[in-house]
Amino acid sequence: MISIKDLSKVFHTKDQDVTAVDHLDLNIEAGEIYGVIGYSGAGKSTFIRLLNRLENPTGGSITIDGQEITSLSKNKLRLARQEIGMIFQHFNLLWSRTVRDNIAFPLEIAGVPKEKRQARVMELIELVGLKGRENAYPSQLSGGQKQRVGIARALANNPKVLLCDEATSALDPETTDSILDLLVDINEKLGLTIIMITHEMHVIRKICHRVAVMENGKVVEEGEVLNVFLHPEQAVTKKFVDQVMGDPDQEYSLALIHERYRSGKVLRLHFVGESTNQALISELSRKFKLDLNILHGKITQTQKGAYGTLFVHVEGDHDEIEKAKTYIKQTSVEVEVIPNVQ
Ligand SMILES: Nc1ncnc2c1ncn2[C@@H]1O[C@H](COP(=O)(O)OP(=O)(O)OP(=O)(O)O)[C@@H](O)[C@H]1O
Repeated sequence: MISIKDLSKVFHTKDQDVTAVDHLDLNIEAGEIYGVIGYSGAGKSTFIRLLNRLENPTGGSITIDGQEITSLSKNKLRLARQEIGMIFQHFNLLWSRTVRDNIAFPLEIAGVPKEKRQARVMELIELVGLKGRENAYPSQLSGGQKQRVGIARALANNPKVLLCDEATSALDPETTDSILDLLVDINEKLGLTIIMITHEMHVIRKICHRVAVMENGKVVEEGEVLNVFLHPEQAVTKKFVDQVMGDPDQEYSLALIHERYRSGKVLRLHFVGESTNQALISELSRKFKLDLNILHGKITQTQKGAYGTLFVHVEGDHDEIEKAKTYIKQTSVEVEVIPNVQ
């Protein structure tokens, strides 16, 4: 659906050249919600603005749905942009226009006749849950409602792709979740491809199927969200995962575990995907002569299933513990014995 090859953007400023996007390659499938995460200055905003050519690249190519965006003339670009909706952190609404007229704006520009326009606007208002607020002005709306207007406006011309630039960063956590739910709903209903730029791992965890981690203009890590959560490779990715999960080793210090549990063993169980729903702990205590005690843990939900870590203290015969470990290894749960506990 979207193919990005060797994409670069260098800004020439008075003092220096800044490489905001550095030889970036990426492929995004039709219908997926693709997240791009990175700290401030990583190049995310520049990257997303290159996708609809709000910025022109210094090098490389972008192909969206078979059309090479990077080589389009101005006129053709205007048409191509109707296929690429965009929403912004600060909504970018027209303050002197009502909700209805904000949403109608891109339809006016596209030359859609008045009657068709009105019908389409009502459809969109229904879709984003703003029925009854058609005549309100942006200043009369909450942040979440403003973003709903932004989403409706971005969808007006039936785009194939929706670009979201920090779309929930100005919202409180509850409103963030309701907007993310709306985006998932739209993705499923319309089969829309969504690209999310964010610095919040919560956003990635909650709605994205795949994620790319950006640092210094480059993609340093990429993959399915669940896999990236489970096996983060780069230091920057680990930091983002800790944003959501905390670092279990740090939160429940291993030294403390060693001090408290001088007998038995402490197991660290990694749950991935479906297995998290199995009642593994109660199964273990039923099947083996063991006393099990959950010490600490955190399980979180991603679009492709749950994932998390549990620390469990196990008291019992050496052989029974070994049998239990073998049993766990036959499931999709990964097990590890915390060293130095006698
Ligand atoms: N118009 C510009 N002129 C010069 N430098 C720019 C311009 N736009 C961005 N940059 C520089 O490019 C780099 C990447 O910026 P960009 O805004 O894309 O990063 P970001 O990851 O989106 O961060 P933020 O979330 O803070 O916007 C930064 O060093 C920034 O200063």
